[in-house]
Amino acid sequence: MHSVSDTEAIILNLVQPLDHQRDTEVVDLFAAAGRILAVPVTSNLDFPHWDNSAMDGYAVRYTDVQHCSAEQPAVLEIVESIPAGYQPQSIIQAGQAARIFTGAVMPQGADTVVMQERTSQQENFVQILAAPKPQEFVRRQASFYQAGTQLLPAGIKLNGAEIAVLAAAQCGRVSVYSTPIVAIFSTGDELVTIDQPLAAGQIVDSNAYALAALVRQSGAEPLMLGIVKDEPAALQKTITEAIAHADIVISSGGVSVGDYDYVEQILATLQAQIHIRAVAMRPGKPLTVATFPPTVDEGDNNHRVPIYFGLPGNPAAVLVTFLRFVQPAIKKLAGLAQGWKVEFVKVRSHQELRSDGKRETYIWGKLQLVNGVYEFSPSGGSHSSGNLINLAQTNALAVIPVGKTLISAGEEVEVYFNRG
Ligand SMILES: Nc1nc2c(c(=O)[nH]1)N[C@H]1C(S)=C(S)[C@@H](COP(=O)(O)OP(=O)(O)OC[C@H]3O[C@@H](n4cnc5c(N)ncnc54)[C@H](O)[C@@H]3O)O[C@H]1N2
Ligand code: MOO
Ligand SMILES: [Mg+2]
Repeated sequence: MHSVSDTEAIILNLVQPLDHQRDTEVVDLFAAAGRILAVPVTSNLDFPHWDNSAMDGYAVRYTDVQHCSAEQPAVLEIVESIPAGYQPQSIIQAGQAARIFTGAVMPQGADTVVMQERTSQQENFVQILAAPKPQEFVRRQASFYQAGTQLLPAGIKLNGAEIAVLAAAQCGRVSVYSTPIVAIFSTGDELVTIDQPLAAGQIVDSNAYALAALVRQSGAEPLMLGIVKDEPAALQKTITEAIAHADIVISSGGVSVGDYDYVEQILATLQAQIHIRAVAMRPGKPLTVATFPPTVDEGDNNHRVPIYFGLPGNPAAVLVTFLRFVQPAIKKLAGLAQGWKVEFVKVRSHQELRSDGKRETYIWGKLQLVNGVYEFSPSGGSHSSGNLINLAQTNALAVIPVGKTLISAGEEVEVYFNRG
């Protein structure tokens, strides 16, 4: 049985990221949210593009106004008014100023902006009522970014801020990594689709829905392969189909020691290399991770060899093993340059938390702000890994390490905060 941290290391080591040349596509910037940038971006524009005003006020020469005050204002002649979007026409001389507005180009000769609240205008003269600091309220050309240097590196996720930067740099189309395909299927004779009446002993295949949602949230595209009966031939057919089409394959159920748990047997038949059979964690112990020998396939020489995750069937085990192991694998595969690993934060536990101390134990619950301090509260109700009801409305998993049986109320606990 592997430890959780060894399992994470083995899995991340198996993942080959998408290729930055072959596995990419060009998308319109409006469609780029959540995608991973495949090439570094450089701009030939400075930011700001030119010196400009940060305030509505007056562009002045600092030397003209450095000693002024309300009692002894500097009086300057206004030679021009410069709205945003216009090129100034004059050069400001000693004793002169230009009316200027936020974002407008600074006129030559002026080096400082005085905000209009510190001035008083009479016709085409302005009184400066307080001495500014040198260069105050001027946004200098290239002070935010210098043309020709790297604007954004490859391997970052494009969210609102990054997309705004690309828009400002006139990158209307960007090269991003292709979306990884994750095949999902469920195993079990007891499973029915959502629309079927439930006969005795039957339950809805909820894991498929959970996994499709989690895969999407992780930035990949689910490929739904349905429910597979607990029959070796059916399982072999579906696994064969899945590995031909996906970058990652996830099954749920059929990985324990029961008479109808066939996943490992079929993986062996398909000559898979099984890297993980069991993990010292709760829930999630019978997690199975495998890879397949490269096949000489028809024409598609570039097809990558997928990683197979046989998740345990219990709904809580599915959620925990997905978040702990599959999501980091998807992030690395998807081209993210860093930040694949699950990160834990230390918070106060609102209640006592218990474990048998033998396996790393994950307890689902909520991370909440209590008087400005984050606290973890476990879900009420049963923490059986078969209970999916109290997984709803949770946002965090608390971890009790091997060897520890109790975390007391008020004690510190490590928590994975799943912001969603
Ligand atoms: N003798 C032992 N029995 C079990 C062990 C063990 O070590 N020795 N481990 C237990 C643990 S821990 C887990 S977790 C489960 C894992 O079982 P499998 O992965 O083989 O999953 P199944 O037996 O097929 O199903 C388990 C449970 O989950 C329900 N299930 C399965 N698929 C779905 C689905 N798609 N949607 C909703 N629910 C699903 C299924 O009905 C079962 O109740 O094994 C323990 N047993
Ligand atoms: O993996 Mo199981 O869910 O520990 O009961
Ligand atoms: Mg079983």
